[in-house]
Amino acid sequence: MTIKTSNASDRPLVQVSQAVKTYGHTRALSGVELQVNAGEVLGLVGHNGAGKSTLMRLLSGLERLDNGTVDIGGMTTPGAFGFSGVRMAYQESSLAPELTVRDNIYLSSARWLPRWCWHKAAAESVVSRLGEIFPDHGIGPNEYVDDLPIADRQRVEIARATITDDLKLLILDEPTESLSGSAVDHLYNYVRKLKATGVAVILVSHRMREILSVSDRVAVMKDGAVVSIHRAGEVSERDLLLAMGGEVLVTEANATPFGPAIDGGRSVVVRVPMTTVSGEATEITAREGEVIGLAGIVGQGQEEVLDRIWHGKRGDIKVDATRAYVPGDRQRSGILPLWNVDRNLTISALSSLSRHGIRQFDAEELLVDKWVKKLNIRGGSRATITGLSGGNQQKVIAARAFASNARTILLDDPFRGVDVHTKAELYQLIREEAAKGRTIVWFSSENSEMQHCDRVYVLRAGRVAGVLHGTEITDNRIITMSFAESETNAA
Ligand SMILES: Nc1ncnc2c1ncn2[C@@H]1O[C@H](COP(=O)(O)OP(=O)(O)OP(=O)(O)O)[C@@H](O)[C@H]1O
Repeated sequence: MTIKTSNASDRPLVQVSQAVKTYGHTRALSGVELQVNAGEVLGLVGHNGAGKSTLMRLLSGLERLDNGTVDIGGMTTPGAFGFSGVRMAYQESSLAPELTVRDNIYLSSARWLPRWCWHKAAAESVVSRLGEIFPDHGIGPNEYVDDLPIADRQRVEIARATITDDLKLLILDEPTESLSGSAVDHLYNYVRKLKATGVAVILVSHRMREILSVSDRVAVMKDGAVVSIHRAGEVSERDLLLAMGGEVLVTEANATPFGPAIDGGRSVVVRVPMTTVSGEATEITAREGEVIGLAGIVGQGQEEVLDRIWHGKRGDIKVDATRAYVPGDRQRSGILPLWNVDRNLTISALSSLSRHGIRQFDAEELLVDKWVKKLNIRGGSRATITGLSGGNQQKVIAARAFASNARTILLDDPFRGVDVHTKAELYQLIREEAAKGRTIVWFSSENSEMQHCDRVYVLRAGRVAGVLHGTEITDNRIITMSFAESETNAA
């Protein structure tokens, strides 16, 4: 380990110069220049595969540079535990699923916990830190990580990263992709608190509004390099999107409009019996060619509705036709890690592409090429799926469903970590597929996404709190219905 010390107080805490990193033929970083100051929040944005996570893994000492230099607080080579004072909450949770929350904390933060009575110390530290960041968390230290919903795993991942005695730089890689409303606010309040104590924070996110609300400066990455740096107060979301590059510019004003009013004569292909919040019987229905949203705070029964539809004609549920499912939790139920992109993408379409039971390799290749191009999957069809960036993996999972011949597509918060430009293309794709007669049932934790639906059911405690149509579908209306105890506007 090489350690350089410096007394210069005006030196940046982090200085990255000419950083280059390649994986096989992929040049993930091609000469990155970046500085981060103590007590600063730096936002980092860029399209999927731009190199953000790779750069962050370098700063946390997980990866070594091929070329260039990194200097963090005078340290130029990471030691056995990475760079001193640098902690990272990872995009793909780093927690061991078979262990409890407490044991995970001990594994990660043992150096700062006593050796005796470590069970108690680890449990106390995580309960206290979770309480400090997310006051309403409700997570017990003895719960197994595998039993936690994705949002709670993310909370523990963030708390884990902050349990240390010498925090100088906290890296948050897409921390809010699975968190909802109040948890996001709580996290950013905590970030501001850290900043006030002189800790530097790097926040990687595709959510421009959040980035601008909490950062001092924003760095934009493109094709493995930092292409521009902006003062957060001097740029708009639009400026950042333009700096990231890409043809599609998305703002609320030009978001894809909801579809035309659906012909009541079209057949109902999904019918799920439900109860309203006031206890009356109701239904969630979807007709052929409709895009139906399931909204509300995360964990209010939206995934259970998707699960009931997925499992088909159980009890009194009606579901016509074939179905495909796009999970948002790609680590648990999305990617097939041993396979390349092409096999991950075609697996659901194989039988429809086969002729008399014989696989048609040409047709499979054409299908893969079409989707890799359409969704700009960086890495290409022959890459191993685990070698893709998180957002690109998520695109493959979405493409798998749309490439199948399923008539009903179930989306379970499917665009976590997908960049803004690709998201806009996916929204458009959803409308196009609906126009061809496919039915889409879509749960999203991002209320703004629900504006692309024809009709939205807002769920609370497993019940229908209200239904919104067309122009009624707004962030505010969804939030109001999610919380209002007396809302009776149910179907
Ligand atoms: N372990 C790896 N093996 C092979 N290629 C990799 C590996 N990790 C990253 N890459 C490649 O390096 C490039 C940059 O990936 P990286 O994960 O840094 O992007 P990102 O900007 O974080 O993207 P996202 O927004 O999707 O998370 C991508 O083309 C990716 O496929």
